[in-house]
Amino acid sequence: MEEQLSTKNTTPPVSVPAVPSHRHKYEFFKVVQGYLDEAARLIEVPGYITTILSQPKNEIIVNFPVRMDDGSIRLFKGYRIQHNNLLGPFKGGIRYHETVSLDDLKALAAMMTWKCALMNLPLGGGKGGIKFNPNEVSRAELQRITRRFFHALGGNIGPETDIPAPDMGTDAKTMAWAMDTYMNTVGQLFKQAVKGVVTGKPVASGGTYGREKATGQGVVHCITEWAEDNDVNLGGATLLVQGFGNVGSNTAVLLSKLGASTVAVGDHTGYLYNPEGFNPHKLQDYVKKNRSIAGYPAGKPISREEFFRLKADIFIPAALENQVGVEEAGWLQVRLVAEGANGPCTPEGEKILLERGIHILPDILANSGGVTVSYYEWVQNKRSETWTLEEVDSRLEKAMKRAYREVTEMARQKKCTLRLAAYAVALQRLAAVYGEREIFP
Ligand SMILES: NC(=O)C1=CN([C@@H]2O[C@H](COP(=O)(O)OP(=O)(O)OC[C@H]3O[C@@H](n4cnc5c(N)ncnc54)[C@H](O)[C@@H]3O)[C@@H](O)[C@H]2O)C=CC1
Ligand SMILES: O=C(O)CCC(=O)C(=O)O
Repeated sequence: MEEQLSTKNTTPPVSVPAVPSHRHKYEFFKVVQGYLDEAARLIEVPGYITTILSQPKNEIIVNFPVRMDDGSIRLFKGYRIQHNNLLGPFKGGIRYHETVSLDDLKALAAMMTWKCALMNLPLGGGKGGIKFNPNEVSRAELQRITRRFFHALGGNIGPETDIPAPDMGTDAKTMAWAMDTYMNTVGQLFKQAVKGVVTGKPVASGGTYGREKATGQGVVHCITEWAEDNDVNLGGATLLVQGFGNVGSNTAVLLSKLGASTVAVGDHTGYLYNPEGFNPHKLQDYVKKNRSIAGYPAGKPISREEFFRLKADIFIPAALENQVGVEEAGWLQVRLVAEGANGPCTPEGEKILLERGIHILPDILANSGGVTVSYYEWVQNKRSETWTLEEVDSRLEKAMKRAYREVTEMARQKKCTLRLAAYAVALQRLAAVYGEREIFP
């Protein structure tokens, strides 16, 4: 196993570019809207619905000052995009990353609207974030940035208004600081303890069992269903995992329990290969301690291109959007791309993958386990209940399998890709509600 590998990893702990430098600027929001328009044509929804959904309801931008450890004051720009709340309060994660932009967050917020509708949750879509590199600040600075951000957002969020959660660069601890800040500002005005203002909290602070692994668990349920449909045995299957944070590491750990083996991993510091298979538990612990895979001894450093060219059964993108363009789609030698990340395949990349017979489990289906368990957390907070891990797991499994079946059935009926089918199922739900409300009689 991996311990026998003696290759010393010499990857320096510096950031690698998210995509090759020759790649054109990626207009993520346009791409996501393109999928919606195609799905709307497929199921023939009235034009006013796509008009409403073509822009977010609210785009909140806050600039806020934070004192850094060296005494200087740095100004940060934070966003909260509230895309749609037809089905319920805006819902979606908070991203801390140096690439955060208004356009990307609009795309990610819209995707939350489709994701919640697809999963039949009484929630809408939102997303927020701050453009900075969380790996370059101290823990104390991270806490001050988070508290200042949530103070600035003030009453724009709330348990019945807009409910943030973790996304890239944020975690349960971030949500504990966010909840505490909200309780001591807005909550204080109403004398209310408002745990449900955020989800993905630590369990002791009102979080739910099962949220931390929920997104990975949902990815695994989808892969299991796909494997059954396609006569693939996951025992002995090989995996490439890009991004070894919450989603990537939990997916790898859970798939290892089914006998699958992670042979290559990558993150913002570089890529590692181990033909014998990594021990995903050990690598997960290492990343939690060291904030990256850099320096992990049981793997050979390889380039980004070498990573994408490796032969394996399943590729799990679990980092950023725009990772599988035309080039990477030509390089990949896998049977399945299971999108743990939001938007990892470009439309051009997707076309090539499908032409080459590579299947894709689309993001709004594959990674919807996270928001689904966030919904369970919110319900528990509302009812002052604590569900067992078994109860959360069993509800999630049923929800993921139902969604997978609905999407594959729609794809069969409409003879379309799974991505368009997922958008179509979501849009059908939203269109039904707009129709019932007769807002434009
Ligand atoms: N956390 C959640 O519950 C959910 C997350 N997602 C999506 O999954 C993806 C990953 O999110 P998390 O695991 O939560 O984030 P995370 O912050 O826990 O991990 C992110 C991983 O991506 C890597 N990464 C960052 N920049 C990179 C680059 N340039 N090249 C290669 N790797 C890079 C990081 O090093 C890290 O390993 C994001 O697209 C997020 O929107 C989707 C649904 C829910
Ligand atoms: O759990 C949530 O509310 C948000 C998860 C999220 O940001 C996502 O699905 O992309």
